[in-house]
Amino acid sequence: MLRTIGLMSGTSLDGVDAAWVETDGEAIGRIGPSLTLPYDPALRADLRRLLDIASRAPGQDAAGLREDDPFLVDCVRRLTHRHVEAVAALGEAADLIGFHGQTILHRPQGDGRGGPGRTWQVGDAAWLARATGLPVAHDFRTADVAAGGQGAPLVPVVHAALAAALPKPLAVLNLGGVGNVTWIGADGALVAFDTGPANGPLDDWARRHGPHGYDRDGLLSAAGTPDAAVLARLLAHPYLAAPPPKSLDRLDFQRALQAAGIETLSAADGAATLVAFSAGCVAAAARHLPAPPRDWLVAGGGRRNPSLMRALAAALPQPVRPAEAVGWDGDALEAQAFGVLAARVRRGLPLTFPGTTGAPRPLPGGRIVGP
Ligand SMILES: Nc1ncnc2c1ncn2[C@@H]1O[C@H](COP(=O)(O)OP(=O)(O)OP(=O)(O)O)[C@@H](O)[C@H]1O
Ligand SMILES: CC(=O)N[C@H]1[C@@H]2OC[C@@H](O2)[C@@H](O)[C@@H]1O[C@H](C)C(=O)O
Repeated sequence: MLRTIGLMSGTSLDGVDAAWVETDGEAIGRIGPSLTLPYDPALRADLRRLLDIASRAPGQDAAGLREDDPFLVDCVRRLTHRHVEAVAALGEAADLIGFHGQTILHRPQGDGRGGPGRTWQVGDAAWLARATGLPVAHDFRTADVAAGGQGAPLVPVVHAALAAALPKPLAVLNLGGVGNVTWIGADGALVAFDTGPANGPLDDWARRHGPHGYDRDGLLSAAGTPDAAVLARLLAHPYLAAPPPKSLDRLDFQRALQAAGIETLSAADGAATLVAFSAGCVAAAARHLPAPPRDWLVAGGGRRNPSLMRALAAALPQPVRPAEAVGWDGDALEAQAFGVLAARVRRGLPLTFPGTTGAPRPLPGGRIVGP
């Protein structure tokens, strides 16, 4: 087994999650410590701006944002530095790092005008390798998109490994900026895709309407009532009815939210509507699963939002429980997964599958850069 450190900086732009895991890429051995190093507010704001710039570029692809753009280069430097700090703060000996990087654009199907698909994670893997003295696995999504896959989600194969002894069928739900579900059948079959927005639009809303950058403990949303008309328009979005495979960019629903009239609502009603929408996306996702799961296990920051957990429990007929109910760490799960995926890269094992990203066949991916 390898001693790995997984590093994930998700679509919520809240910081770097780091986790230590012993694994051969298939089995998971000892699970070590984990931590989150938050981004400082300036870096968070600049990364958010980078997302906007990348998605506003001409032709709706990233052609307008060059790799050597000084603003991008500066963000990458600060982002990578934070990852170096996260590895140092963890303070654990390791053999290999799995470095996801920050997604600034995700358009696996291209720009809709015949341009190539692209998924873009930024971060300087070579610098991270030099600074830590460890080999770094990175660029986990490109090979899948090049082969016609969605490039996301990647974590399902790790969910399946962790859930080996749990009753099936099982659904694992990650509620980050974007939501994603992994369905694991009794025979090990995997179906996984992005459900829709989870906390992303709610964070943006809370940042503009309250003192915190998120709907802390669900208090803002709990003070409001979902607006039935806005909610109905949002739930009619074609993404929800589309069959998997499918995946999302963090900003994919921005225009739909405007068009549905979210801006006409009060702070509390808008937050309540966004919570109801995120839960409604999961209920819509459930209709695409091959069979009803026995259980929903919820990981990611959204499980800390009581309004969202209540809305999910109301929207789904099966029990909805935080990942901790089966002994997992719902905050560290994605970072742990990138340690396991790094070991899979090292061994040339597939990362993506027809049932997860729509890859044409089980597909290896990722690259390793030495120190
Ligand atoms: N106490 C809380 N109350 C309400 N919401 C919370 C709380 N704690 C965390 N969150 C939500 O969880 C989000 C962070 O979730 P997480 O760290 O899982 O996202 P991520 O890993 O960045 O995203 P992704 O999985 O999409 O890549 C925050 O932005 C916030 O919306
Ligand atoms: C392109 C990208 O970064 N996608 C993320 C995002 O955040 C949640 C969801 O959308 C998921 O598809 C994916 O992350 C997890 C780690 C995954 O690939 O499994």
